[in-house]
Amino acid sequence: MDTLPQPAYSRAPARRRPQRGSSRQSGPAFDQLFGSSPYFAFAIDEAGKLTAFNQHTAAVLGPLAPHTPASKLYAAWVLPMLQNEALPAARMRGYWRGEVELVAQDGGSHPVTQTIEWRDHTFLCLGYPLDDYDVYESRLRFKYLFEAHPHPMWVYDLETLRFLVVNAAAVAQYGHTEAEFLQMTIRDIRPPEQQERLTRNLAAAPAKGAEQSGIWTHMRRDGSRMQVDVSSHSVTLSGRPARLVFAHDITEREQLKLALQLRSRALEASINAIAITTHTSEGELIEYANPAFVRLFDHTPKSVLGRRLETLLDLPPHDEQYQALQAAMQSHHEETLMLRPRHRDGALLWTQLHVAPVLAGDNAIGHHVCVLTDMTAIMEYQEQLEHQANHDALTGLPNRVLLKDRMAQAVTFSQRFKHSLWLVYIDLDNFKLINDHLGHQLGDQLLCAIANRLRACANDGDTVARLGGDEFVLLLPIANQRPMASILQLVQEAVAAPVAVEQQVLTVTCSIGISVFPADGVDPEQLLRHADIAMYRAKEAGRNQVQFFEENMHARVAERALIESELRHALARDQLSLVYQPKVDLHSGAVTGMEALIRWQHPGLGAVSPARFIGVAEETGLIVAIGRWVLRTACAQNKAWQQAGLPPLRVAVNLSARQFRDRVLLSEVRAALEDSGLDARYLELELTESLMMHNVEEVVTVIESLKQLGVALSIDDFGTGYSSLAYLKQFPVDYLKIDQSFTREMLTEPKVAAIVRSVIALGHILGFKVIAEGVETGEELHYLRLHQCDEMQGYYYSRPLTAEAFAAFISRPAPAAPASAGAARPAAPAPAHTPAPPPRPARRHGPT
Ligand SMILES: Nc1nc2c(ncn2[C@@H]2O[C@H](COP(=O)(O)OP(=O)(O)OP(=O)(O)O)[C@@H](O)[C@H]2O)c(=O)[nH]1
Repeated sequence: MDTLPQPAYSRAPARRRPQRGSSRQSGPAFDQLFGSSPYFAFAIDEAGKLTAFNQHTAAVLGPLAPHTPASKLYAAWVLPMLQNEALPAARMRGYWRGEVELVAQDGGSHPVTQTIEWRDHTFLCLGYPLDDYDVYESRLRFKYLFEAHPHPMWVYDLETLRFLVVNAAAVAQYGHTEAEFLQMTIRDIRPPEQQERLTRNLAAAPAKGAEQSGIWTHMRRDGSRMQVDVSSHSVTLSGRPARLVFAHDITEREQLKLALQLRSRALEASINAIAITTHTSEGELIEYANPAFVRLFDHTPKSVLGRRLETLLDLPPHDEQYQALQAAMQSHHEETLMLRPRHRDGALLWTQLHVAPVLAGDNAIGHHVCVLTDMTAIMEYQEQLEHQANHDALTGLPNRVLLKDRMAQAVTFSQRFKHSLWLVYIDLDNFKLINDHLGHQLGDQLLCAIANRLRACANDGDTVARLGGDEFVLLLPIANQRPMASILQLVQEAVAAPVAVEQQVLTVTCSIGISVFPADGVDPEQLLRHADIAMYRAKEAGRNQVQFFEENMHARVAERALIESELRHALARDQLSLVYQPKVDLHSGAVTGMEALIRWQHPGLGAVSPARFIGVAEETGLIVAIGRWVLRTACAQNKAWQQAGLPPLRVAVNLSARQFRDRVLLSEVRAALEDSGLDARYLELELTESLMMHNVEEVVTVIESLKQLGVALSIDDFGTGYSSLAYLKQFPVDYLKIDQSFTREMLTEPKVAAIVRSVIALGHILGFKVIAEGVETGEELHYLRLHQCDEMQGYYYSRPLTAEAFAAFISRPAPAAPASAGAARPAAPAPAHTPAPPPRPARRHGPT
């Protein structure tokens, strides 16, 4: 029994007869029943405050005030029992009975048998004093209670701090045996950092009986630590001042608290909008919203709480999304949906809503955790990417990808409803010139202006696309069209109308090719290819035209493909050769030089005219290798003639635009001269007028470098391009060459004659010699000589000759100069060999 804590009973007033009198703070019923009872009677409310007490209670324990905490009436050891056992049992079952120790304010102890009844939200407590046997029994019960208490309890000596008694729970939780405990002081279960606090706490130990509590860190025998909620109360044990301690291990609770705090922090810090809603019959009421949720809609925390989620998201009722949200909220499973809620400023957002139901005990949905991820930026970026993938960046028109898609749809539709479908392929004419002359930026502006106009020509359901470069396509389902002719006219006018960009007014025409579904093709690829072929035909036919696809166009395409594939082998198979056409001084009649012209003799195709293959060579880039061969062959031939004793003459070689822009041109010309041993002054390079007018500064640099080599230069086809006088005077060239189209018409067209005269005069003013090509009659020769043209070239004098024929031709004695107007021809010997005259092709420049 010694080891039992000994409540400091003061039995003196125990059997004192209670005085009669009415209780304070009691209702009439309480007074009536207990007012004069000789036992302790008092009532406690749910908050643990005294609401009524009878006279006996006041006389023995008092003086008491209303609302005194009920805990003041009890000894410390009783309180946990009351808290954990007595009151909950009374509340649940309506009644509890047990022995407790009441404490008077003078410190006197009053063990009683107490009953507690739960009535009308009040604990009604009645206490009957114990006799000695009762006290003994009570001690036994206390011992039992102490020992069997699930939480650690001990009593320590206030002076020595030694443990005087410990219960089984303390032994179990701290790991020390009971014997070990009794050798230890309470300092031994404190970690070093809490010793000072313990000292302070002991110094401030309250007066006898008063309770102390706090959260402490205790150490177990193995050194591990635990958080304990300690409450202690002064007691007297075996006559010595001691403290009864309850230590409630709250490590887990603290860890839980910490985990909760962490989770709460995670919620607060999450960049995803999270809301917890209460599931009610009136909708999902927002019970919690994290800062990201509030930010997402730009609300204030207060304005969000208690609102219906459906209202806050501002989804249109009866809308699909609204229905989907409702369904998700009724589901017992997690659901994810894409919603378009509205921001407070009215903007529509893209959000992904993940809803997780929280089930209550009865398996009914109690709450929802709603996580909203703002997808607006991602979706907008995706839309932007999709737009970029399907639209042309410059004009914003659908691009080839989207056009193909639309064509596929249109073909399917037209097939089903037996409609036709027009594909109008538009390519601007000579757009390269605009880029080259005025710059890419202006070219871009022109493309945009034309794109807008084409857009304006289209009806709903039509597609206007840009394929790239200066190529546009109109896809016209016939069902929604006006007469086709009027549309085509509209398109041509739209393109050709002047466009003002940066204080310049530009005009451009276009070539149009058309294919029609189903006549010209049944799939998008075929229709597009056929419209392209028709457009190409329109270009060939002189541009600014409309061409419908025709079956025979295929033949032209096939021929082009054949020429291309055969041309690739022509050099290696030695099928190319040069012929030479003499140039004659119009005054002396002397041969001044010759133009090297290319010929292709194919074993299957026969003689292929330059008109058939030079364009292909230019487009495929084969012209570079062919041009190099022409240059080297002409130089070598000229040198061979000179070595054979023929009078030295200048051989003229045509340079294509592609060759001219080739960075290796200079070194190739130098190599051709060095390898052949030809003196540079016996080589002349012919450049086209249009080639020279692009990137003039670069052209001047190249021409100057060529001049430094010592070669002569001439501007070919003069009058057919767009010469600028300002530029012309910068070019250090030797000849202007009047195009044969002018020579041919100068005697019949007074305007052409005027041009010819002007070119001659202009050339002379600028210090150039002027040579006319394509001279076929004596009248032409006479006219040219009359107007001081310097040289001529043409059938009248000689057709192009093979190398051998040319050598023979030139070896003959020199003719006398043609003397008079109308002279039949210069007195030159007739060529020994005159090859068949070539067809007169539309001139394409290259080494022809
Ligand atoms: N300004 C600009 N030019 C472009 C763009 N894309 C391509 N081009 C140019 O457009 C020109 C298209 O030339 P082509 O159609 O081959 O030739 P063209 O000069 O129009 O001659 P034809 O079509 O034969 O009448 C080339 O010079 C390209 O460099 C662009 O986005 N902006």
